[in-house]
Amino acid sequence: MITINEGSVTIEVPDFSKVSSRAPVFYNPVMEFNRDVSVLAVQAFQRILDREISVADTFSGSGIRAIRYLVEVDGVSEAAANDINPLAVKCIEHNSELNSVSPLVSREDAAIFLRGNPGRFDVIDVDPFGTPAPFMDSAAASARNRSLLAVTATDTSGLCGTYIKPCLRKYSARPLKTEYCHETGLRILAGFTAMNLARYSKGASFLLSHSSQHYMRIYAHVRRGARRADETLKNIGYILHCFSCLHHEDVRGVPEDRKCPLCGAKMDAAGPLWLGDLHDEKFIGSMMAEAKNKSLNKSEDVLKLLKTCIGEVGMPPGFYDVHEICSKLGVSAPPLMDVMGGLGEAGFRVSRTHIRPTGIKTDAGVREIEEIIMDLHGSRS
Ligand SMILES: C[S@@+](CC[C@H](N)C(=O)[O-])C[C@H]1O[C@@H](n2cnc3c(N)ncnc32)[C@H](O)[C@@H]1O
Ligand SMILES: [Zn+2]
Repeated sequence: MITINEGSVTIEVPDFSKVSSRAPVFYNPVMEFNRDVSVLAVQAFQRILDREISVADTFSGSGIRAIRYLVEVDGVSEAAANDINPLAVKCIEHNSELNSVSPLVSREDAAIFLRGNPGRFDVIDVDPFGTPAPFMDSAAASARNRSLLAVTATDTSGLCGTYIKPCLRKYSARPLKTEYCHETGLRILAGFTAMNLARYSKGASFLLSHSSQHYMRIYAHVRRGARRADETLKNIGYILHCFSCLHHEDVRGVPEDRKCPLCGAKMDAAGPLWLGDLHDEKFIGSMMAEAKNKSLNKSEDVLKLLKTCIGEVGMPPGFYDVHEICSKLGVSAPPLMDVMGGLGEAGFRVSRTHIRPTGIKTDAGVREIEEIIMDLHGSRS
C-alpha cells in the first residue's frame, strides 16, 4: 500500500508502478491540484446555499474526493462515493475508516447511480477516465435545482482539435486547432453540458472553468426552468477563425459560410460551444477567501489560477498569442506587459488568460494588436 497525504486527509491505495487506468485502484497525484480547486468550489457553493449539503462523488476511485469533501468542507453532511470497480469500493471503505467518515458507498455504473438518485444531491462531481460525454445525460437528468455540477474531461486531444472525429462523436461539436484551442475545448465542454441540461428544462451558468495540465474542468450552477434553459441556450454559438491573418470572431446561432472581413480568406468554424462567461467573479472571490481557512498543498498555484480567471470575466471568447502574431510579422516579441499597456492606453479592454502565458484577451482586433507591436518596435529602435 502507498500512503498519501492530501489536504487534511490521509489515504492508502494499492501499490502502482505508474498512473494508469489499469492500476488496481486509480489514484493520480497530479490531480491533487484539481481536487484542491474542487474543495474550494464546493465550500464556496455551500456558502451560497447556506445550509447542510449533500455531495455525490460518482467516479470515486480511492474515495479521495468524497472523503476530502466530508473532512475539509464545512456544512457537508452527506457524501456518496460510487465506483464500478469492486477493488475501488473496498479501498473507499478502508479510507473512510482511516479518516473516521462514513460516505454512502456504492458500486454501480455512474449513469445508473445518477438515474437512481434524481434530485438528491446539491453537488454532483463527474470525474471519469477520458470523456464525461456518455454520462452527461444522466448527470443532467439527476441535477437538482440550485445545484453544482462539476465535470472533468481528460480527452483533450479531441476537445482541442488534434483529432476532430472523436470530438464530433462525443460532443457533436467541431473543434479547431488554433492557438486558443484549449479555450475552445473548454467552451465545447461547457456548451455540451448546457445543452444536456436544457433537454431537461434546466439552465446553467458557469462559476469556474479551467484547462490545466492534461484536463479540463467546469463548474456549472444548475437552475430549473424552461425559460432559464432557453436563456442559457442563447449563449451557444460558434467561433470563426481565419488561419491566414489570425482574425477571429464569434457568432450566436448557426454560422453561414463566411469570408474573413480583414483578409478575405475563408474562415473555419468551431462549435457549437459556449460563448458566455466561463467564470463568476463573486464565486471565485469567495473561493479565494476560503483558501485562507484550508490547508491545501497546492494553495499558491490554485490562487494564481483563480486570480487569472477573475481577470478573464467579461472578456470576449478566444485570445491572441502575441508570439504567434510577432512571428507572422517577422519581428521579435516585445514584453507582454508592454503590449497590454499599449492596448489599455488605446482604450481597449485587455487581460491575460490562464491558458497560455503568451496569450492576451482583448476586444481589440488582430490589426490593432499588430499596430501596437510595430509601434513598440519603432519606439525601441
Ligand atoms: C479518473 S478515476 C477517478 C479518480 C477520482 N475521482 C480521484 O479524484 O482520484 C475514474 C474512476 O471511474 C471508475 N469507473 C470507470 N467506469 C465507470 C462507470 N461506468 N461508472 C462508475 N465508475 C466507473 C474507475 O474504476 C475509476 O476509479
Ligand atoms: Zn483573415
